[in-house]
Amino acid sequence: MPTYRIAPSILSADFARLGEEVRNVVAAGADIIHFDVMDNHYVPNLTIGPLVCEAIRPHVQVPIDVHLMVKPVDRIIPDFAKASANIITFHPEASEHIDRSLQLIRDNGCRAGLVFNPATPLHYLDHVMDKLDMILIMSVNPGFGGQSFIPEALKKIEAVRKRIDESGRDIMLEVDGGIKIENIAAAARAGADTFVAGSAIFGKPDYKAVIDAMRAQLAQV
Ligand SMILES: O=C(CO)[C@@H](O)[C@H](O)COP(=O)(O)O
Repeated sequence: MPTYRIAPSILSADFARLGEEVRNVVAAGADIIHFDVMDNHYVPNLTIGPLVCEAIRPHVQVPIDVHLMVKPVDRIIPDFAKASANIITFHPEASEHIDRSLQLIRDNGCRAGLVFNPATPLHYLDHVMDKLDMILIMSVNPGFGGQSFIPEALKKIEAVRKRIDESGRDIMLEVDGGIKIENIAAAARAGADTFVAGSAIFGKPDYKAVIDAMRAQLAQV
């Protein structure tokens, strides 16, 4: 069985109690904290920045996975690295120089990844596989939590899984958007190994019950 990771998106957490929320979700079994950064420019929403990343760091030991929905990307990368991010991903169409942005993330001591919106073609992977530690497939259009999973994303996950296997590299394949207990196994069967879930976890009173139910689904894949 592949190593499966559950990455709750704090976009759906109670921001007024964020430290407690991240502690609780890690205690409930989260492997990664997914941290959504939106700039009201690349996406029509505005969320949180490096200061909040730094503030939650003392509360959790697990990796913090920063998903940059910002344009441009480069000038904020060192700030998130200093704020103790472990993984930083960005959208290829938001960077002028994709190879340079990936290298900048690694030079700042973080693992690097690219994010693909539902309509973003995979050709952006062509010349940078050796610089990737994560590929994130969006199964909703970015900007908001609580949207419905777009089934077409499964084909894209399959195509990326093939590319990763052919590359022989150890690259995490993450899926994000509308992931629930009911569809997590389908995403895993398509080839995903890391699952972002916001409203499915933070929208319920018992985080452990949801994460356990997701793991039970994954155990049957
Ligand atoms: O990046 C995003 C949205 O842009 C996601 O991380 C969402 O926050 C996931 O939320 P759910 O779809 O799981 O509620």
